[in-house]
Amino acid sequence: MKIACVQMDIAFGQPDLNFQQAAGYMEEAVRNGAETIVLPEMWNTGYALTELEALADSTNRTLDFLVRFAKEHNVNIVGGSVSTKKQGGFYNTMYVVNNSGELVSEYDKAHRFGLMDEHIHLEEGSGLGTFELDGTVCGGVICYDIRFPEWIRAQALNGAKVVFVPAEWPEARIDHWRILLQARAIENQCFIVAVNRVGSDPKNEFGGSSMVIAPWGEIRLDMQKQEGIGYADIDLSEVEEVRKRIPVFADRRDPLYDSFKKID
Ligand SMILES: NC(=O)CCC(=O)C(=O)O
Repeated sequence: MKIACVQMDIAFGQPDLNFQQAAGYMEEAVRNGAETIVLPEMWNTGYALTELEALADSTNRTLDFLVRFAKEHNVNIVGGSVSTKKQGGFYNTMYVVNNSGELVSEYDKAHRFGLMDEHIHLEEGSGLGTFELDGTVCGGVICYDIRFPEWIRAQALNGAKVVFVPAEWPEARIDHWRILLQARAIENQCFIVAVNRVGSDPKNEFGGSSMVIAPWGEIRLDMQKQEGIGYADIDLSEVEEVRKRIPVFADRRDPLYDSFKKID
C-alpha cells in the first residue's frame, strides 16, 4: 500500500480555501502513484469552533468531494476529519472512501479535547471506526483519541492492522504525540499512519511530525515541520511477522484484567 500523508496548513474558518488546497495536494499525490491518501484533522474549518453554525459541513460537501475524487482517480482516501453538523449537533467526523468511491467509514471523534474547547462545541461519537481497504482491516481514530490505549486496542482486537490518526496537535506537546504513536504501534503490533497539520491558528502553533510507524516501532516516515506530502510504502506481512515473533495477542489475559476492573 503506497500511502501519501498530506501535512498541510489549514486556513482558519475558510472551507473554500481549504477544499482548494486539499484538492491540489490530492492531485499531486495521485500523480506520484499514491494508493491511499490521508488528510489531517478538521481540515475544512480548522478549530473555528465558535463559527460552526455557519461553517460546519451540513450538506455532504466533503463526502461528495471525496467520493468524486476517489472514483475518478481510483484511490482510497482517509479523509482526515472535518467539522460536520448532524442531527444532535456538531461533530469532528472522519470519512473514509475506498477506491471505488464507496463510503466505508464515518467515525465521529470519541474523546473530546478540553484544552481546545471540544467539550463545549462538539458532540462525542460512540462508533468504533474500523473499516476495510483493499481487503485489509484498518482502524481510524482522531488526535486526542490516541491518549486512550484501550481505544486503539479495541480496534486492534477487531482486526485493525493499520490505524490512521489525523490530527491538529500543537507543537507544545509534540513529544507526547511522537511517543504515544510509537507506543500504540508497538503495543498493538500494527502500522500507525499519523497525519498532523502545520501552521498556526489564533490559539496554537501546530507541530507537524506526521509519521508512518511500523509494527516493530520503527519510524518509516517523519515529516517533521515540512509542509507538503510524505510517502511511505507499507508491507502488511510485517504485521503477521511481528505478531508471530512476540505473540502479545495470544498471551493476553482478559479474565485477569476484568477481575481488577475498577467500577465507579
Ligand atoms: N486536536 C486534538 O485532539 C489535540 C490533542 C492534543 O493536543 C493532546 O495533547 O492530546
